[in-house]
Amino acid sequence: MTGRPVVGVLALQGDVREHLVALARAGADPVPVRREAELAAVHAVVLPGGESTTMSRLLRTFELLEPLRERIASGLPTYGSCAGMILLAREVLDTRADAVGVGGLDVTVRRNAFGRQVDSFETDLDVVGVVGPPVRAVFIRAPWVERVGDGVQVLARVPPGHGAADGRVVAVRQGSVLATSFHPEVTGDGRVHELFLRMVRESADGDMG
Ligand SMILES: NC(=O)CC[C@H](N)C(=O)O
Repeated sequence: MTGRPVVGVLALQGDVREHLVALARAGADPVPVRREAELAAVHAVVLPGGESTTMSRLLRTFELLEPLRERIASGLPTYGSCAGMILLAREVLDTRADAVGVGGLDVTVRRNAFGRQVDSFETDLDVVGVVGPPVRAVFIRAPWVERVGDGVQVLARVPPGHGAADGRVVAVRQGSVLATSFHPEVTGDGRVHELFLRMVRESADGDMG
């Protein structure tokens, strides 16, 4: 792919603006997506952090659930952070029965896994595919991954020193789908978005070859 990929940010709820800014800085042409026609025009999509059960409801209201599910299943490069990871997961623990996701990632995640007392915490993570110093990871009522299927690559785990969270999987990749429990869009460190854009380019070049 030459030029800047057009990357949609699902804009029904959540920290849409932060992802639009991070994507533009990382070298994409970001666009908010609220309609099927907008989704049809993107090379890739980001599902932002926010509230996964609310986003699930809005996806149905805006008639985006099926179109998104179909495009992801047919290989649309997709990045989900936090609530976005929950929407991509095949199985979600501790959620509402009617909170349907879009699939794409063969993992089981637990919502609000870090404990109700600890709403948010930060730590430094080594993330596979991100070079340089560790990534400052901000977790806000975040999920973690409890099961990874075949074909899912673990990109990061919580380092020791965080009690029950030690060793928990918090970043994964399956094919062109990337997901993180944390929010790189809020720290100003563009390296996770850059990793995603490399995946977008690889996927586009693969399609042409
Ligand atoms: N920061 C976030 O995206 C939080 C996710 C939220 N707890 C949910 O269940 O969807």
